[in-house]
Amino acid sequence: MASPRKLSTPQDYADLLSRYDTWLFDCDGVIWSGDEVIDGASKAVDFLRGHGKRVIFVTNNAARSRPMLKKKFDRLGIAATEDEILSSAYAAAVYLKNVLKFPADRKVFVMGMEGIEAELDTVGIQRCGGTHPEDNKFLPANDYSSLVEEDAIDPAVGAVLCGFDMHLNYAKLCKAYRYLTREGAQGPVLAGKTGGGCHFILTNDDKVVPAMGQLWPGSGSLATPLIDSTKREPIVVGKPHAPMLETVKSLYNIDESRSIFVGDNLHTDILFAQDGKMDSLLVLTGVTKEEDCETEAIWPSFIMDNISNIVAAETGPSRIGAVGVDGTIGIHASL
Ligand SMILES: O=C(O)[C@H](O)[C@H](O)COP(=O)(O)O
Ligand SMILES: [Mg+2]
Repeated sequence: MASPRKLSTPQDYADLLSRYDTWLFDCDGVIWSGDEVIDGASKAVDFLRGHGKRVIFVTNNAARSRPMLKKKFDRLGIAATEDEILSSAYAAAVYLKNVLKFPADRKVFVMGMEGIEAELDTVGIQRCGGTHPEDNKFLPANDYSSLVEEDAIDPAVGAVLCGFDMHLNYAKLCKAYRYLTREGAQGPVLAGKTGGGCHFILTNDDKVVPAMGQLWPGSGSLATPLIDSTKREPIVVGKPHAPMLETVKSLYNIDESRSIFVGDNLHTDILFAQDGKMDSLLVLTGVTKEEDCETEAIWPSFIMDNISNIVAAETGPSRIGAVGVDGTIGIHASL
């Protein structure tokens, strides 16, 4: 497998700039790390927009809804409109609504926070769990009694949706386990019925999440207790999986041959680009180190240290192709 081109000169950046019209950006590890903007990211986005490029943001992070993400972009000084932002929380809500045709009289039990709840509300899907105070209490040690009370389990639930959840607790896990393992749980989810089928969906399965310059357990790691205990394989929506790709393509109608995906994670962003038949640019400001490409045998099209390098395309010495005295085509530094 050809190793990816490490871009390092103004000409490299200029070539990249001229080659793609649509730039799709991952967020965590590319534009920001947790709540800290990555140096030069804002300038890079402005630079691309200034060159007439289309910019789209595609994040696996389900902690925030698109309106909440728009506020984060604004706060961090990154130019973005809400409809340029796609998160795994929104993609999961769209998937439930449009692909699974989730019945209006059924509910989703949320293992996550406000971002997922808000996006389910946006598409008109009923929900429970999540940040509901009743589901955010620690159980008394060795005491399951509250979990076997009449109203502990809602028979209208027809899906468990797991995402990034900083308020994960054993009670929520127990309820989700009940829904996913009840009789008929792997059967269809029907309107006008209760109990029976229950979808098992993850917004994304990232193992780690970058924040404050360090790595922390990500959504994929948080779902492991349910995957292991229920022995069920969830549908995963986020990058690199098909539901997120289908959502990107249906929402943004992109020309893959003129589009590039910029990400920091080989297993989500770069594989996502490959499955989407797009070129990819790995930046080294997030979870992946350059040597990981070799060990993981996942090869981006290009590698760059930081997305901010792209602005050098304009300001760096332009090189002039010239025919040398001996007739060879030479490259000469600008005069
Ligand atoms: O654990 C998570 O949710 C993810 O690691 C994280 O949020 C990834 O976000 P992205 O890099 O796709 O913007
Ligand atoms: Mg990332």
